[in-house]
Amino acid sequence: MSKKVGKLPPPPAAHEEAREELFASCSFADLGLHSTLCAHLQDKMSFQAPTRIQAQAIPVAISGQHMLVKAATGTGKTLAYLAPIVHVLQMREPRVDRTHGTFALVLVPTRELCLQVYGIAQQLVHRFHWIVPGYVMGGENRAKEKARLRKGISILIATPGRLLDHLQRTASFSYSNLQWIVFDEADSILELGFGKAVEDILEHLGSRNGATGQIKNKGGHIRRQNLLLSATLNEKVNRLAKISLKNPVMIGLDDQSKPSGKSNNVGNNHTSLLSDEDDEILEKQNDLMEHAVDDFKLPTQLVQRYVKVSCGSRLAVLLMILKSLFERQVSQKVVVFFSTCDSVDFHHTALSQLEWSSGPQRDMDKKQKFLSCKVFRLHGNMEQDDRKKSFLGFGSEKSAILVSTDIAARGLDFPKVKYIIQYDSPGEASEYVHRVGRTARIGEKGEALLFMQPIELDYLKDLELHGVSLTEYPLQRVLDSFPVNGQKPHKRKQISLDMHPCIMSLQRSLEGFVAAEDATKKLARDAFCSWVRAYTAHRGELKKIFMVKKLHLGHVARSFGLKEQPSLVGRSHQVSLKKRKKEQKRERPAKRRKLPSKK
Ligand SMILES: Nc1ncnc2c1ncn2[C@@H]1O[C@H](COP(=O)(O)OP(=O)(O)OP(=O)(O)O)[C@@H](O)[C@H]1O
Repeated sequence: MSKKVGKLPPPPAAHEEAREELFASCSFADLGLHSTLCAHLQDKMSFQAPTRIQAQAIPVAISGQHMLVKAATGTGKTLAYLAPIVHVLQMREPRVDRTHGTFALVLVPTRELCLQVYGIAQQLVHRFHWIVPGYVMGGENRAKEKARLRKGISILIATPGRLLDHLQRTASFSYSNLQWIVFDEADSILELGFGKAVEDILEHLGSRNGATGQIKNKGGHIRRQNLLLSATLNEKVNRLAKISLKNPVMIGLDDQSKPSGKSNNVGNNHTSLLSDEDDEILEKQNDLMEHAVDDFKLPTQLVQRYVKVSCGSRLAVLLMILKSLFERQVSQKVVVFFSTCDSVDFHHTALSQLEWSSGPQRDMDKKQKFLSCKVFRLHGNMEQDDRKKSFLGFGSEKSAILVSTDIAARGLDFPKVKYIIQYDSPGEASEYVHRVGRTARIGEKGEALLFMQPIELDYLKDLELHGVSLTEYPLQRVLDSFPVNGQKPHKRKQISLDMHPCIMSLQRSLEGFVAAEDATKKLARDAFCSWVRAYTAHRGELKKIFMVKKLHLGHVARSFGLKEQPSLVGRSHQVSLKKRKKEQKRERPAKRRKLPSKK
């Protein structure tokens, strides 16, 4: 007689498995953190247990050793360095006081990340009111920052350009007690051209080469501790590590590295960050980092797909996919990445203002917004106040779209983002990793979709080389489910994407929308020009995949709702180019400096 078998329990959901993998089986107290801080983490911040990376990094950071950490996005790296800093500072005798100046310096690549890390620092010092966090960053009022620095900031979060500015010009900025320098998103700081600024900062702070690890101040010697963290590392970080870390503990760089003190001497020659000088020690470290540079760890529960779209239909397809996402789930948070600021501006307008009628043609006067959710935008050419509003606004919404440049790709922790769309390809595989890392954080579910033109599909092979593999998105099915001109969807024959009734109808609406207002037309033209420029700017091997000469510029124009291809050499284009250069000069003095000659 066959035995009746009870229903098998369902397999654990991917994100539950991911959570198990993410968290350590110890408590914060086991890591040596002060009981008041542990209670605060648990009761006020709802952090029940440390993540594995925190469990590895916190004891090392408390022990005073230099540290290099590589861990997947959304695994809690911020707490991994801030908690030990707060822990050590609250124990300090005599008690930390504003007049003591800055003890910890956290360098971050973007203003938004600066605000975010500052927010977390504020929460962590809640029970230790004598520890004062603060920030300085581009776009803020220098005089007010000077006043705050004069009063004293114990934990200072900063973007490199503005920090260097204060080091050079704010005499009352006291850092003689400086104990920690943290590079959060270390590779990005260098990629953004802050390499020279970072060297100058280390020079000012007397912290090049990890020096002796001892800095003399009035009260005696202070042990300096430098910490470098990112989800991706590159050769430049290797060099930064070489000049700023002494015997660092490597965490997450290879599976054998343990926090118990396996350390790798990184050397202490006075060497330029950008020099090619090699030595035995650097070679050893290179060996260790080679694996770390090439292979990226992504959250295991993240669903990654690509959608193959011909150039001219890209925008119509984007709109369709967004609509289907919000229909599938009313409460959605989506980030869409674009390659340029102008492109963000244009798409922000199109996504938030495009109207259409899903009824029969004669009902065109009963138009509604195509997407009814809020749309925020974020890029580096926005006024600082608008930038802040977007960052905070999108963070606090339950359901919204954020259209952004790569400025949102690094470190930003918007709650409940479920979907990432890379409308323009990210270029370097490391940028892919950071963009998709805005979802599926701390074990949550998340999906990512990469737009690819048929001519660009080799990019998928490039990603595979870094251990990233994507499956295809069922676009035809999504399009076939849409009613067009009030007609219910029915099984349609397989036709080319550009000829799909749904795409054709939406493309007509888009072209009408762009043509209706001169201002919109200008936005579309500027976006087109900047997009083509960005396409030509791909570097190295990627130039062979993203070849501008393979593009049909008429089709590119179509993807901006333009019926005709605008000139790429127009006056307005030249003016905006000049304006942008001027702004960049003001913002990033480091980038225009001449690099030191290679030895
Ligand atoms: N131990 C913990 N338990 C629960 N949540 C946590 C814990 N530690 C951090 N978090 C939360 O996890 C999220 C991600 O943290 P964080 O931004 O520090 O990640 P990250 O590793 O720095 O990511 P990225 O590489 O993208 O910068 C945040 O919302 C944070 O509040």
